[in-house]
Amino acid sequence: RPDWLPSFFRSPQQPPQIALSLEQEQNGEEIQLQDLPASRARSVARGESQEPSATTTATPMRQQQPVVRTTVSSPRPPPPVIQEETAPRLGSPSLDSAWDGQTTPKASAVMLNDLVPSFALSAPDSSPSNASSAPATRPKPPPAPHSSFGLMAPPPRPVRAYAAGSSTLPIPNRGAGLLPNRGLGAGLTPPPTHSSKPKKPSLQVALAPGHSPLDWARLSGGPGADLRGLPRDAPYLRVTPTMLRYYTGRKGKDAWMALGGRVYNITPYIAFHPGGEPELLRGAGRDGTTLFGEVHPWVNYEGMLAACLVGIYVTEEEGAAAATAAAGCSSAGGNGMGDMD
Ligand code: HEM
Repeated sequence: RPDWLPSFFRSPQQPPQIALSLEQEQNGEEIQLQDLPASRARSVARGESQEPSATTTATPMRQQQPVVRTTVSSPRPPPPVIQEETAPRLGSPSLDSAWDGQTTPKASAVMLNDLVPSFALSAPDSSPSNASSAPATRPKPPPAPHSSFGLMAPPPRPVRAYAAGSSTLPIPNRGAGLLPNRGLGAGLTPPPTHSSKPKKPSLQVALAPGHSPLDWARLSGGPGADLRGLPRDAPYLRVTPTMLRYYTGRKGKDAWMALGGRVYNITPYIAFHPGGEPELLRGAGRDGTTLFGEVHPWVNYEGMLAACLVGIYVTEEEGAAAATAAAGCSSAGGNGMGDMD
């Protein structure tokens, strides 16, 4: 560059390290360029240094086979050492053949002292092999509180809003934050809309002690349980609507109910019915299939009332025909009650 060029066109960097390194190179050592950008180091090695001092002293090791080993030192410890090569390393057997035609510099990590290159917060080793690349006078920083390679400190524990076992729940937004206090449940719950169905109030009644659903299951679930209110050896009956109407559960009579074509004596179940006695007796003395399905179609009445099965629900005609047939057989032992053979 001519001298008449303004000074700001010149490179601001001064090359004391370069001069020193080039002297070493003249002594047969490889060029060590410290604390210089890699691009500048490359140009110096090619003999294109922009500094007069470097130009006069720089001598490439081999013609067209410059070897530049640039050691980049980080201002903060530890300095990861990056070796940038524009040619195969010294001593490589394929030095000449591998370099032919290659212009792209290759960068690779170099391990010093057989250490795995890593980024740690501890001071670098000041052994002689490291002295050229690591500043030995740099003060050792204090160890990290959770010093481990690559590990970060764990996040802080969440602050407990209320003590474990306490019966009082925290009230959100109380006295803090920009949002108004909307009370409990205001967090992530969506606001109530007009499209949501209002919940039906439960019509269940309080059952007397010893009359829970579990008690009923115990009472009626045994293998030989018989809650029909009929003689033990009585057969299943054909029950007509006229017969059924008699058993209303009132005035001391039993309560029978037709459900799904079968007739059950629901009298023992009255005290166990979660909906209460009056509700249950609405279906007594008649076919309660529709009513039952309107209130609780999910209830398994067949299983719950198996011990209460009286017989099948038949029409008047079927019942009359059965009664006639039974009367014809009465001399042969029939009881004339419309029982099933
Ligand atoms: C057909 C006449 C009946 C009527 C009108 C009736 C009515 C009711 C009502 C109003 C409830 C309360 C529902 C609620 O929690 O809001 C109820 C519950 C219940 N009923 Fe009935 N009931 C009848 C027959 C029966 C029968 C024959 C059985 C037994 C096989 C039975 C078993 C139950 C059970 C297990 C519950 C509790 C249901 C639940 O918690 O989900 N009901 N009943």
